Amino acid sequence: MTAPELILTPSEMKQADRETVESGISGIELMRRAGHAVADHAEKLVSPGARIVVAAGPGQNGSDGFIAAALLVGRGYQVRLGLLGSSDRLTGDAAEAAKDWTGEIGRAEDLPFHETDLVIDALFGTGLARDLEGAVRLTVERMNASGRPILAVDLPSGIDGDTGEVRGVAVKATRTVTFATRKPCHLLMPGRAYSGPVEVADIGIGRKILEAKGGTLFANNPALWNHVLPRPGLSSHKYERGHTLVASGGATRTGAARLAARAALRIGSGLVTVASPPEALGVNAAHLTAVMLRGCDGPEGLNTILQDPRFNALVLGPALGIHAGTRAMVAVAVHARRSLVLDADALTSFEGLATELHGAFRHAPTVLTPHDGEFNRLFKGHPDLLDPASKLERARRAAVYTGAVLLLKGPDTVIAAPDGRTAINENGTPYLATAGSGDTLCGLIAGLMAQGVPAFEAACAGVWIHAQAGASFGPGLIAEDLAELVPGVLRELLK
Ligand SMILES: NC(=O)C1=CN([C@@H]2O[C@H](COP(=O)(O)OP(=O)(O)OC[C@H]3O[C@@H](n4cnc5c(N)ncnc54)[C@H](OP(=O)(O)O)[C@@H]3O)[C@@H](O)[C@H]2O)[C@@H](O)CC1
Ligand SMILES: Nc1ncnc2c1ncn2[C@@H]1O[C@H](COP(=O)(O)OP(=O)(O)O)[C@@H](O)[C@H]1O
Ligand SMILES: [K+]
Repeated sequence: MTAPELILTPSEMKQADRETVESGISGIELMRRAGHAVADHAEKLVSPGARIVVAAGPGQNGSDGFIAAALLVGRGYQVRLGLLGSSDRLTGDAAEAAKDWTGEIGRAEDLPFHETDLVIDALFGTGLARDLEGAVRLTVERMNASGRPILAVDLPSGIDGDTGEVRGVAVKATRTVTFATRKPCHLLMPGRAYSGPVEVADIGIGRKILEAKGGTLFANNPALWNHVLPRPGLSSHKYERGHTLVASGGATRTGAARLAARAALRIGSGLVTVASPPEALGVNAAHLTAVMLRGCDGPEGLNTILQDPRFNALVLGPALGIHAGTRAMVAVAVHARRSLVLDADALTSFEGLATELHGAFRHAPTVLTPHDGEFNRLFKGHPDLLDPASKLERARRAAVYTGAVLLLKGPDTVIAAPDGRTAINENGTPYLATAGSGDTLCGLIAGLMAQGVPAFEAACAGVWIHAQAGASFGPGLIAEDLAELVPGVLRELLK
């Protein structure tokens, strides 16, 4: 079985680095391995003897650049190196690494970015401490304007390693070579776009150390959850595959629930029922076949249906209406302790009332699926949840606050569990930004929970499968297509 891909934050990586040094590999040796990896990757991007310029910063990111530059000269390339600031300021391992380079040390701002075959960006990595200004800013702007291929060392300079945000200005890299694990900025937007394809070089920091220092943040891919995907046995019957209930909106707002219901059925929920207000029964009945239908008059109606313990997963929110009645339905669902997915109107109905959800979901598997707008509305008046610059941090804090798995949607959907486990998704496509796409996602997650998949894994798998389905279709995608694409994705996963 492939191990899940660990993502370490810059500070976790610093600790892993320290521990590795304590275990006997020196800091300079780690740097040399990093420099080697940079040189090897640079070679793949140019022809023999090509011109390469290396822009080196004052810290260890720059040291990786010095070491790579020296190696590339040895391999026959025409290398020019420019340093940010004075070489007298280099200390410790950085000064040691700079000794490898015996050529001229120019100024980074004077490098001929326009007249080279490759730029190596070794200005700043995980030690970026503030916005880029003055000469550094101009250097990065000139580098970007050159139109030449840029290989970023560890991460594109100017990108914040934790958040993926641009600190003033940032290098737009063609590729990035990073060390030991990817960092959050390689998966979070806009850092992901600035990084280009990212290669991870093994510099000898062991998995055990990485797990001990990190171990809670993952790239969302099948290695994280494929082992818990439902695989029906020969003698399975439909009641063992769960029964998902999806609440419908009123007569003119029924489509969202049907999208979610169909997705739940496609992902394998044995039975799926739409719970419809009496006035919408006709329109729902006209459009449902394998999905079943029941009348449900508000919170009391829902309470009656949930007396039947076989309804084991529930979707509330899509087109349900923003009002106290929706809040009351959420209260019924929470009280019934069923697996629960809350989206859209079920979240927005609590605008400014998030304190009512404090710890509310601790007792049953629950997934909240806001996009940024819904998240901001829901947690209005909670700066501790809204203010962190990092999307990871916002999602993590909201998960702890509510006791639910918090899935913060977008091109870089973050899935955070109250126990700290967090995943970042990256296999989506902008074609998923289409009406009803989020409703389908709710159905996938609830359908997995109905089959017994734990909330965090169900949310991660739902997001990945949803994105994979969308990406496999591409242009012209509409929400109705998504559920129909799920079987193809499942076939690959369950091979
Ligand atoms: N295990 C690993 O992962 C390994 C990692 N390795 C490498 O180490 C790198 C991390 O090195 P690092 O800690 O020295 O930080 P780095 O990114 O070079 O920057 C710090 C320097 O930049 C400066 N500075 C900061 N912001 C600035 C600004 N806006 N504008 C101007 N200056 C600014 C700051 O100056 P100061 O704030 O002190 O004034 C300081 O001098 C990592 O990315 C990887 O490449 C490998 O070598 C080995 C194994
Ligand atoms: N640029 C993008 N790249 C990848 N996925 C995206 C992008 N924009 C939106 N998505 C995904 O599309 C879905 C949209 O959901 P949502 O905003 O709730 O739509 P709706 O309310 O119309 O159903 C989410 O799963 C989101 O992560
Ligand atoms: K860099």
